[in-house]
Amino acid sequence: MKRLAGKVAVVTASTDGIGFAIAKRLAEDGAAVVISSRKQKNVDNALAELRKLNLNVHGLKCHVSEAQDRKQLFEETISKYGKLNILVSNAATNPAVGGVLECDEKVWDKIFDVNVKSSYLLAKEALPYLRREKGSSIVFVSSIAGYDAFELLGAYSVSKTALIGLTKAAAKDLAPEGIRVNCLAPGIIRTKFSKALYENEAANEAALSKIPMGRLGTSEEMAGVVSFLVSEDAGYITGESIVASGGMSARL
Ligand SMILES: NC(=O)c1ccc[n+]([C@@H]2O[C@H](COP(=O)([O-])OP(=O)(O)OC[C@H]3O[C@@H](n4cnc5c(N)ncnc54)[C@H](O)[C@@H]3O)[C@@H](O)[C@H]2O)c1
Repeated sequence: MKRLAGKVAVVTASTDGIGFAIAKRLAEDGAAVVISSRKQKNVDNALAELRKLNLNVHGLKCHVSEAQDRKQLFEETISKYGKLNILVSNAATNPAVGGVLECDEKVWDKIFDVNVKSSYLLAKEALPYLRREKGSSIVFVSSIAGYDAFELLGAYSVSKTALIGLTKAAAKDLAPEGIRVNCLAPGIIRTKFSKALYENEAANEAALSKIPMGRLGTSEEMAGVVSFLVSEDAGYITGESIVASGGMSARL
């Protein structure tokens, strides 16, 4: 039997990149998966691709900062699949580059709204459903930059540090109820998000020089970690952030 058979998962920002790979992997591992992103067209394309593989998926538009979109995300999950066992909060934004104290206040607010506040709200709003099921779990997607801020991603890095804290705090609160909360902290993964870090030779060389394994990570490798974290194989793991960075060092 597949290890996530009978489970229902919601993955945000899951029509591309790491989120798409997570949705695909959880579905391949037997879960019914609800995908979402800000644009209906992207949802439709991703659904078509996943359904071609005979995966059990549903999808809708969800801008994670919009209360009505989040409400609909969970209501549609319940009306389609009857329950929710797994939440993966993956959406993130980084509208500007620069050092943390150079960050414009509006940009700071946007980064914290999408990356941190929406993750907290998604978890809070998923809880009534997660509480109904045995062995439910939440995964937040942080970053290696949350451990050691990337100079040009100052505010973004701090938002990712906050997610490591959110993971620890929520895990403690929910442990007595048997709901696990963990975090994935990817290193540099080849997606649209990290394009600036590898699209030209100099940037690529600079990035690779920081990675002991000498290559960027793949979205599929990130998805494998998440699939483990939400499975019963990780049944005694909560409050942890798993760094998957090809050996880049991570210390808080
Ligand atoms: N690629 C990397 O090197 C890397 C490294 C560390 C962490 N991460 C994290 O991994 C996650 C996925 O990133 P990715 O690399 O796949 O890049 P990505 O750009 O494909 O993923 C980010 C997604 O979030 C979506 N998004 C942004 N604002 C949103 C909103 N308000 N509502 C809903 N969706 C929204 C974007 O449309 C995009 O699809 C992010 O949390 C990112 O911070 C990525």
